[in-house]
Amino acid sequence: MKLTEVAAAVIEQRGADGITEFLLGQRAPGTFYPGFWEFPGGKVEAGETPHDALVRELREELGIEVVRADPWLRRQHVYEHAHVRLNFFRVREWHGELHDHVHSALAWQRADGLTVSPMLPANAPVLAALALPDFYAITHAGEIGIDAQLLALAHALEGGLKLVQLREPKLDAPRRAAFVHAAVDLCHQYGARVLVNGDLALAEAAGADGVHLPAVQLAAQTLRPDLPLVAASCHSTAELERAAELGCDFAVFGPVRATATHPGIAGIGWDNFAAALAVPPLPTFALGGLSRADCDAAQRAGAHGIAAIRAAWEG
Ligand SMILES: Nc1nc2c([nH]c(=O)n2[C@H]2C[C@H](O)[C@@H](COP(=O)(O)OP(=O)(O)OP(=O)(O)O)O2)c(=O)[nH]1
Repeated sequence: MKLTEVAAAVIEQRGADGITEFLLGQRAPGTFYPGFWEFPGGKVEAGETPHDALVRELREELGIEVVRADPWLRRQHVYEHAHVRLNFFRVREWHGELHDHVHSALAWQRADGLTVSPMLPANAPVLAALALPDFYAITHAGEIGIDAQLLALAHALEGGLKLVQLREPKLDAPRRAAFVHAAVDLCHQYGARVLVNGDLALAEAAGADGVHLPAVQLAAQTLRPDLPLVAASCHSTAELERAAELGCDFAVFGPVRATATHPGIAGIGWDNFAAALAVPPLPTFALGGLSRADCDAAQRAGAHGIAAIRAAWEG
């Protein structure tokens, strides 16, 4: 079956209470999957890039002008009638008034609770990706000490941290296990999700939400570990593809800048980062000498958000 390229838009606005909402449209009668909800967009025409198609479709379908559309996520799906590759963009800035020409209805929705259904079958993982926060904090108790790390973790959770990786190569096995159990409990008290680096058995024993695979483990893994969240560390386009094939929920990619974690390794910079990601095959956090202030640059380059060790525990 021929591969059909599609551009799809996560069009965003701030809700009254400051929470980001995105727009869904209901497919009209007479189209395929009528009544199902989708992200506005459509097929990429000959000679267009996915970004060109996105700008054109939103102008034609909704009467709005795209100001900023960041590449975010690429997914393939095989329907009865077509094999589609969906190129999702986050439309973070746009202007004009919505005048819908193609859908039966439009609805502003939130990632933490959809009020419309059903969604097009290809879109369930996309909604899960939208529910990921834009900051992924990574622990280093092996450097600062277990007590100091648990204190910093509690402080960050108090401040709203929602996604954490416990990465402790420098702790011996008993101390690592003790730290992981304590940190998982703490994260869960605050409703944050927590992944354990490299150790599926420990992740399961401690009741963590997932496992984070270092690149060597990603290469060796033949099946997706059976936990709600699986993430992977990637350093090349091939590794990102591998992570997507394995069914990982998200990846981290870097280092963007030189970092104390990997002395002597130069950062790749935002241009190379953007070129490697293009529209990435899974949500990807930029990593390597970054702080929250870099989130905007990362998202313009195709990242879902930022991952950080040191910057996560400052202040
Ligand atoms: N726009 C959009 N299409 C999606 C989503 N999810 C999903 O599987 N698709 C699929 C459905 C279709 O097979 C394809 C989009 O094709 P379409 O028929 O809506 O495209 P189009 O607006 O260019 O319409 P046309 O040329 O057929 O008139 O992508 C989504 O969230 N948004």
